[in-house]
Amino acid sequence: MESQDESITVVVRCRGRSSKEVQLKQPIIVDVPSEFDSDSVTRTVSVNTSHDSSLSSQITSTKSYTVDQSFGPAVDQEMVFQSVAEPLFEEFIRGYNCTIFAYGQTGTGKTHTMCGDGREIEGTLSPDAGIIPRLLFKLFDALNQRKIDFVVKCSFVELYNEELKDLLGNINNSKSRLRIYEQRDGSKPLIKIDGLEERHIQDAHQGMKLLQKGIRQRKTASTKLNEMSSRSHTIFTVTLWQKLSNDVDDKYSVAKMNLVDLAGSENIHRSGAVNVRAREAGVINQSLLTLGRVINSLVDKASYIPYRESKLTRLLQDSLGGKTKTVLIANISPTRADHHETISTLEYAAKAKNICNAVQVGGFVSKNLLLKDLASEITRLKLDLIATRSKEGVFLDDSNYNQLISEQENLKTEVRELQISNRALQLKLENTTNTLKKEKGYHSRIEQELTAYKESNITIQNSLKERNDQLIDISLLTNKIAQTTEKDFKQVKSFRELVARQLKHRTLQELQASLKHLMRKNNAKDITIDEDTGMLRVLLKDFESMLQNTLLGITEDVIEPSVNTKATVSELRSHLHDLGQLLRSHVDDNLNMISSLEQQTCSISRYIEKGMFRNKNQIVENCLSQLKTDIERETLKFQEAMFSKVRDSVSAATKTLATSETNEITKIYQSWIGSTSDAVMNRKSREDEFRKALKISEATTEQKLSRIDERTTKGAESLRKHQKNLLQKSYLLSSNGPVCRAVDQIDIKFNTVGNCRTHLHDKLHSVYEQLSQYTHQVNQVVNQNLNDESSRLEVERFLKSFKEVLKNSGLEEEFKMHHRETEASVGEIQQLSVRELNLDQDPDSSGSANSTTRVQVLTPRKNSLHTPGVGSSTPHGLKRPRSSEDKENTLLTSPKYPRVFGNEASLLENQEK
Ligand SMILES: Nc1ncnc2c1ncn2[C@@H]1O[C@H](COP(=O)(O)OP(=O)(O)OP(=O)(O)O)[C@@H](O)[C@H]1O
Repeated sequence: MESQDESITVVVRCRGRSSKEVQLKQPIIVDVPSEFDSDSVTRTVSVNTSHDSSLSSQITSTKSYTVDQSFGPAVDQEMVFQSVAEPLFEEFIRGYNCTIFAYGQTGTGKTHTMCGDGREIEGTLSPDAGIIPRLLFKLFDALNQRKIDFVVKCSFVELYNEELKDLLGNINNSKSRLRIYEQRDGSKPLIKIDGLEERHIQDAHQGMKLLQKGIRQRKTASTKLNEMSSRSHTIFTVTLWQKLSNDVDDKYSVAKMNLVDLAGSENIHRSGAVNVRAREAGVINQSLLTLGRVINSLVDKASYIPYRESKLTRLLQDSLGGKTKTVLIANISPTRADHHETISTLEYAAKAKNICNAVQVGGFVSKNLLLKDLASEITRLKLDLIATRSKEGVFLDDSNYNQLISEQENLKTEVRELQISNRALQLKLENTTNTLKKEKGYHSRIEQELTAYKESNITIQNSLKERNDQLIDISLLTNKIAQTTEKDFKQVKSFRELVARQLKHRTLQELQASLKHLMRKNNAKDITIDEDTGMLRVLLKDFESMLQNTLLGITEDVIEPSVNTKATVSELRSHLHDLGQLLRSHVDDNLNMISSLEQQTCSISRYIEKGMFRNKNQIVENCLSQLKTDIERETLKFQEAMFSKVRDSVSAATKTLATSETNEITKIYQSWIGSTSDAVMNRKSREDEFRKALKISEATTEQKLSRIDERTTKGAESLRKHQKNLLQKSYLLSSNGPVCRAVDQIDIKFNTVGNCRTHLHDKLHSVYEQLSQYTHQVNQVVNQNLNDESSRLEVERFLKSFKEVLKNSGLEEEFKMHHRETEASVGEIQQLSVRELNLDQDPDSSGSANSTTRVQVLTPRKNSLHTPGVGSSTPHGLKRPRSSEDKENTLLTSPKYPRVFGNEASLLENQEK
């Protein structure tokens, strides 16, 4: 078979910015001329890596790559298919082995380009369908048109973590492990996969089903760079057997179309891959590196091409540097964030363009061989049938059963997922209902607020109307005042004229009188008329000027206030006019606001009715707040205007008041100054008085002081006298003094009195003894003859005789005499003490009593002189004899006892009292 060298076709497809990239405002740095933009054969894709916008740096930092075809974001799936796949498809139909493989960074659109949307919409392709679905449809269309015998088979293999898996077989079946082997076909080996199931399809729909099945079983995962990132390389192969036309031997050409979707090269850090994903990414990157090396070796035409270093390169061996017609689609991202990966992809693509394949048509098989192949498939299917029949109730072979089970599992998972999402939706619904309820409440509150606002607006309107009416009243009143003032003015004018007329009249009268007077004078004094006329003129002039002055004064007095009143009235009018306008505009504004409020309320109600209130709350709030601020602002304006008016009038009034007040204050101040000067004068006179009083008091104090001095000297003298007296008394009291001698004499007298008393006592004792004898005798007699009259008489007789005895004894006289003696001696003692001690004659009776020491000699007490028989009596009225105790008492009170001085003496005196 003839072969021809043919370079790999390199196509660049640049996707548009993803929504995430748009959100992040990632700048576009790739410039891709689209296939449909110009007619040039080759395309130059340029990447600008500069951050600088200057022209020089733009030029230096721009990298350009030449490729065969390029497609920008605007190019859709169909265009890509038409430009890239259709030409190759033609070759495929012609019997060439073909390969289309998508290469590039993760998330750049490889799967989108190769598979796209693999679903059928009512038996037709989706607009987003990629190359594989479109090719399936195209193939059957073409084959059906050509009306030749053909057989189409499909296989779908996955290379995941360097493991091959049949995506159309039972993926869980470990027996169905695939193995790569080489089939020698001439010089170049043919790479085959042992165990890979090829499914016979009769139309595109069957092919689509197989594709969908394979996609479902493919390993995908979500990464930071792609929501559904393919974690494996896949090869969807369509094998076409066609009966060669005009061939008598019933030969069939065999061609393969390999549609390769490579896993994306990935920056693990950026894709956020960890654990399993990171391992996957590692293996992916490894196989892609090997692919790069194979490309490099092929470009460099190296003797050794490292196909065997990875399963990917082994599988693509025939496509890269083999007999296959190959198209490489390099998918790139347009943004700056991916510029490293983009450049790397473009560099590989540019290199791959230099790879040259020795393309040649695929092999041929005889009809028999094909029949054999088909027969073996039929046998397999029959076996399935037999297996199905041999098992009760199961009508499927293992793989179909497993497929069903896995589908069922899938469905179960989907059901579970749907249940979860249903639950989430229910929760959302609940939340939404709650929010709706809240919003309803909020809405009713807002409605209430609105009605409140309406009401307040009505009140404001009413008050404004009231004020307007008041203002109208005021303006009417002002007009009236003005009219009255004008009337007054007219009256004043007429009065002035009247006065003027009267004055003229009076002047004429006076003139006539003066003329008469002058005539009389003239007659009398013979004065010339001319002179008189001149005098008269002068007089007249004087009078006229006087009259004018008076009139002027009157007019000024009358006109000035009326002019002022007029001015005030006109000012008041203009004020009122302004106020009226202000009020009117305020009322208009308020009316406008109210109408807008009503409109807004209507629109809010409409929103609520439509159930669109949900997102309008904010608007309503804003409207309300706007309204609030409007009303507040207008009210403020109005208030300010009113305030300024009031302030002006108040300031004017204040000015007048201030002048009058200032005058009053000045008067008060002057009167105050007068009163203050009076007060000052008063104070001075008071000060003088005070000074006088002070002088007087000083004089009195001096007098008092001199008197005190006098008294002090006098006191000192009396003290000296008293001292002298005391000295004298101490002399008297001393052992050699007269007092002591007197005391000795008194002592002697006391002794005499004592002796008398002892004598008397003895006598009394003897009498008492005699009496007791008698008494004893009488008692005896009484006891013996108690009832005897004679005894009683005898007792009486005894008593009589005893009385006589007593009388005869002279005891009574003796006692009396003795008493007199005692009395006399006491008197003597007293006299002696008075005479000798001068007790009652104080030398300085005017002196202080405290300063005089009273000296007193203890006088014997009359009662303390115990007379025997006087202090006590016997039960029968008889005197008892003196006891030893009485004797002691007598001794105690005897004058022998010490002389007592000073305070002690006065103490004793007090006791005596
Ligand atoms: N040209 C394009 N037009 C519209 N959408 C696109 C295009 N290219 C890619 N996309 C979208 O970008 C996302 C990623 O694309 P895709 O999965 O095909 O990338 P990938 O290169 O296969 O990534 P990975 O290597 O991770 O599998 C998808 O949602 C896809 O629909």
